[in-house]
This record gives sequence, C-alpha cells and structure tokens, in this order.
Amino acid sequence: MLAVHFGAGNIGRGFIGSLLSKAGYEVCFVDVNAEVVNLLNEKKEYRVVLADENSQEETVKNVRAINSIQQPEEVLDAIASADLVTTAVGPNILPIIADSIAKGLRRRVEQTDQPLNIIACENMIGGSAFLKEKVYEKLSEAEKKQFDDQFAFPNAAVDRIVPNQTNEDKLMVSVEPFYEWVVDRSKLIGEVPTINGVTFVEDLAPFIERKLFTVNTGHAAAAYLGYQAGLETIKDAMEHEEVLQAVKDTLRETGTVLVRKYSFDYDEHMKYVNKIIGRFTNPFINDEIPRVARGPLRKLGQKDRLISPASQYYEFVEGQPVNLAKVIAAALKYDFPQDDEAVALQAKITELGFEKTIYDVCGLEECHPLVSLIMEKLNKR
Ligand SMILES: NC(=O)C1=CN([C@@H]2O[C@H](COP(=O)(O)OP(=O)(O)OC[C@H]3O[C@@H](n4cnc5c(N)ncnc54)[C@H](O)[C@@H]3O)[C@@H](O)[C@H]2O)C=CC1
Ligand SMILES: O=P(O)(O)OC[C@H]1O[C@](O)(CO)[C@@H](O)[C@@H]1O
Repeated sequence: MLAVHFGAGNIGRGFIGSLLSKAGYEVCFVDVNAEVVNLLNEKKEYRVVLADENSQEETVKNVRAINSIQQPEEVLDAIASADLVTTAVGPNILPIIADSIAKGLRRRVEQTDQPLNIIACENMIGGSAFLKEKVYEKLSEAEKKQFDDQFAFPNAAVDRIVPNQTNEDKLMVSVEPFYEWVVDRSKLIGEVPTINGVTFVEDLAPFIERKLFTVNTGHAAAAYLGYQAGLETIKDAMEHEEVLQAVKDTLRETGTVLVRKYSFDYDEHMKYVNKIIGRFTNPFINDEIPRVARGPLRKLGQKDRLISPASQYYEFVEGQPVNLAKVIAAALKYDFPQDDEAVALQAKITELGFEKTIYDVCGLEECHPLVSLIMEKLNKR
C-alpha cells in the first residue's frame, strides 16, 4: 500500500507519516525542501521521540520522498498509483499543490478506475473540501463528473503539538504524546482504510469545532496575549498569571458555545479543556510564541479559531464574548517582524485603521456587535 503525503514537516513526519507507516503503508513524502527530501531518500527512515519524561522513541520505516520542484512527473506517477493521499502543508499552500493533485488524478483516471481518498490534515474547517475546490478549478465539466465518481476529499481534524525544532539528526521529530486524527467517514470513497489511531465519524463538525475552538483558540490566546506581555514561549505564557487566566476565561467562552451548540456534557467538556491546558504546559515542549501566533491574517479569518467562536457566541449564548474580543484585539496588534502576515496586517492597519481592517480581514459586517467590542478592547490596551 502506498500513501502519498504532501509536506514532510513537523506534523507530516511527526504525526501523519508515523501513523500511516505503522498502518503498513509505504509513505512517500512530497516536499519542496531538498535537504529533507534527500535525507529521507538516503536514510529511508527517521525517528519520532515523545516529549515526556521517558523520551520513548520509534523509528518510522518504509519511507521515501519526492522533490516536487525537481521531479514533478514523479509526483503525478505517485498519485496515480497511491492508495491514499494526505497533506500537511498549511492552508495557504493547498492552492499551490492543487495543480499537481489535479494532474496526478488525471493520470490516474487514464490508468485505473481504483477510487482514492485525498485527506487534508490542516488546522482549518473544511480543509479537504477547500483542496477539492482548488483541484476542481483546474478541471473541465466532464472531468469533474469523472472525478466525482472516483475520488473523495473527506475533511479531517488533526491534533498533536509538534513545535519547530532544530535537532542534530535533521529528520528526527520530537512530538507530544497526545494525538487525535478524526476523519469524516460519510465522505469517504471505497473501503474505510484501517489506520490505528484514526477515528472515522459520520459527522465531523462537533469534533473539528471542539478541537479548533479549544486547542487552537486556547493556543492563539496564549500566543497573542503572551506576545503583548513581552513573553517568548507558550510555557512563559502559561506561567504568567494574567495570561493563564485569560486563556482559561477564553476557553470558558468557546466551551459555552460548544456545549450549547452540540449539547456536550459541560463537565466532560471542562475535563477536555483542562487536559488541553495541561498539554500547553508540557515542560518537555519548547514552543516559541511566533510558531503558534504565525499567520495572523489567516487566524483572524471569519471561519477560523477566533472570529468564528466569537460570532457564534452571539447565536448560542447571552451576553458578549469579552475574553475572545480581548484576544482578537491582541491578534490585531501582533507585529512580529519575521512573520509576513503580521507585517501585512500592520501595513493594512496603518492604511485603513483598525475598524476597516476588522471588516476586511475578519469578514464582519459593519453592524456586528463584535466589531464595537473589539474596538473597545483595542482602545483599552
Ligand atoms: N505542528 C503542529 O503541531 C500541527 C500542525 N498542524 C497543521 O499541519 C500543517 C503543517 O504544519 P507544520 O507541520 O507545523 O508545518 P511545517 O512548516 O513544519 O511543515 C510544512 C511542510 O510543507 C512543506 N511545503 C511547503 N510548500 C510545499 C509545497 N508546495 N509542496 C509540498 N510541500 C510543501 C514545507 O517544506 C514543510 O516541510 C498546517 O496546516 C498546520 O496547521 C496541525 C496540527 C498540529
Ligand atoms: O498551525 P497553525 O494553524 O498555524 O497554528 C498553530 C497551531 O497548530 C498547532 O500546531 C497544532 O494544533 C497548535 O500547536 C497551534 O494551536
């Protein structure tokens, strides 16, 4: 069995590649990083080390890689013969890889009528559906019909904290012990793959929103508020009394939305929240704030971890999401010079001012009460 995985980065090697290899797949990574591709082809294996007191280690075997810049034809051949295609490249890169995926699937249609699932493992709602949209932009109407019959793009939620790291062994990845990978079974084509560690569910919405609005909202709160407090790591942020309290208060707000929307048990949900706060404070993980805060334009988007739960608060809860608004205000002020999106965000604010930037970046209507709440928080800081 062959799995073609786009993105041999932290989550690609540290999570998806590891689970797929253990499930018996040969894992063929596709990446633009020549050093990583060459090393994977030279060693044919790499190490994943658990970030806890035992540092338990596994060797991920049966792997190889293709450099998509230098060997574009090989990528198409790999897709044509794959049993599964996955991605972990980042939401902004999905439109870029859509071209190879469209061409690879075209080649496959010529060679076989075997079905294929393409699963985007990114931190976003509807990641695979978005990838499908980008792939389908390249197709004729007749091809779209053909692809509908043979290919599927089930959405997924993936959760494992894998910080940026520099190790002597360049392929080695240190990962937190916890992981969760949930896939929308209702959109799968063909047989359900047997992958230990993957949960297939009929309705992904509660899982992805629970994860995005807890792990990612909480992390974003720690990162943006921590940055405003002059801190460097998520650990620093979690040790800062005021930031920690704000993270907890923010997760109480998202938790209330989730509990009301999906009828979750409140106590069970709070256990989930506490577990996540425990994961953020893992002393064996050194997670720099700029990694977690990266891409503020994306993170301030209408469907992402801050604006979506804050807007839904008005639908499901009485009152105002004051803590989420405080985090959104901090995100709007994120000006880390090495983050291109932070630089673009600050340039936009200089040009348009905060209010127009909020309409533009967060997709909020002028009359939305969240706008004035965010403005209030911005003026307070
Ligand atoms: N690191 C983490 O803890 C988690 C990350 N994610 C998600 O996984 C995705 C990847 O994140 P990370 O692994 O942290 O980032 P990363 O930067 O470590 O990995 C991304 C990889 O994609 C490669 N890439 C870039 N452009 C490419 C292209 N055109 N074709 C093929 N490969 C390309 C990069 O060279 C890199 O190896 C993101 O969507 C992130 O939100 C999800 C859960 C956890
Ligand atoms: O990968 P993104 O969406 O930029 O955001 C970083 C977030 O992703 C994670 O890496 C994994 O969920 C979290 O650590 C963090 O909340």
